[in-house]
Amino acid sequence: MVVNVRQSAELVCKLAKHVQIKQDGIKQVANMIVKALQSNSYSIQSWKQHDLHPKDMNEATLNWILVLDTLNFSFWTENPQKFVIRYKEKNYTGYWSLVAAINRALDEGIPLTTPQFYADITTQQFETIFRSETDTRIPLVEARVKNLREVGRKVIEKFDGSFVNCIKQCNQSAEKLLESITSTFDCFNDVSTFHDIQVGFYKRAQILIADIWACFEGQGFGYFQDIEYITMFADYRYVLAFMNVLTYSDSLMQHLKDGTEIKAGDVMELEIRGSSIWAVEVSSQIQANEDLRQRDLIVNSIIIDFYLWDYCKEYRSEIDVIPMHKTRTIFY
Ligand SMILES: Nc1nc2c(c(CN[C@H]3C=C[C@H](O)[C@@H]3O)cn2[C@@H]2O[C@H](COP(=O)(O)O)[C@@H](O)[C@H]2O)c(=O)[nH]1
Repeated sequence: MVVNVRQSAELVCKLAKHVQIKQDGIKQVANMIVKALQSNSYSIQSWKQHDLHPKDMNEATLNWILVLDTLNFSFWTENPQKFVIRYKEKNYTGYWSLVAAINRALDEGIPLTTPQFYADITTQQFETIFRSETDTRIPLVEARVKNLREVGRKVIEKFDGSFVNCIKQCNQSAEKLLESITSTFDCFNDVSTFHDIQVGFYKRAQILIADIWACFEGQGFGYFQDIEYITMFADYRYVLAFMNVLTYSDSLMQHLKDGTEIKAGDVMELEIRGSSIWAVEVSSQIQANEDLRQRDLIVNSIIIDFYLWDYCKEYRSEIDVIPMHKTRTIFY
């Protein structure tokens, strides 16, 4: 049974003690996004404009995106030395190190995106694929191998060896695909308990659907008649705090400044994740202004999230004044 993400986010926001939403910050973000969309500097096509993202809208790319989002979590390292992937004479860290490692493996003839391969991937094969330029390994190696094996085996068992069958069975409904992914693959089932109530954020399941939608530009395998069902992806995008959309309590801010780990499922973690989703939802409601609709510019929580993530990358040095929370988890 899938927990409704919006209801989870609204509930967390209502009961939150450590994180508050600021209306003026919401308006600022809304205006920023409207300007970016109106000037055509941001759109659904932005996903494919990243050098390392695949461009072909075919089944091989679907398989690529499934492996990407099976592993798309927790790149931050305890020590200052980062995990680095070198690919085509360039070094990559964070999310881009994952993308580079997948592309490098395929270039080296390793069928990393084929379920029959990664269903039985060994830790040693994984370590070779994700070998780093530094002495720092990618975090959570064992969990990543476990995720790949689970997803590979279930794609073989339940979808006749091909993820495209999972998508076809959902009849172009994002809600159904979210239900199918989170009920089939345990490693995507991102749920927690907040004041004894179950809440679901499903970050990687939602970004999996969003990456497919964006890469296929809302067509073919990427066509979903209810894509607005997908919310922003709840992780540690502290850009919302930087933009004064969210404010943190003194005790939470002290935690962040000390860099002390916040356990997955801790009330502070859930308040950051849930309030982030709700803030973007409120912002997207402002978005739906007439001008954008008349120019049929697509404005939904996915576009807002992607825009904020890319913005965060571009202005990382300024934004890092707000330390991100350190939660070690396979969910983001
Ligand atoms: N909320 C949200 N989280 C996102 C992304 C993406 C990449 N999306 C790309 C695809 C289309 C867009 O145009 C983006 O270019 C990665 N992440 C998360 O960030 C973390 C890695 O961070 P760092 O270590 O700093 O690279 C890690 O938890 C990862 O799961 C996003 O879009 N939204």
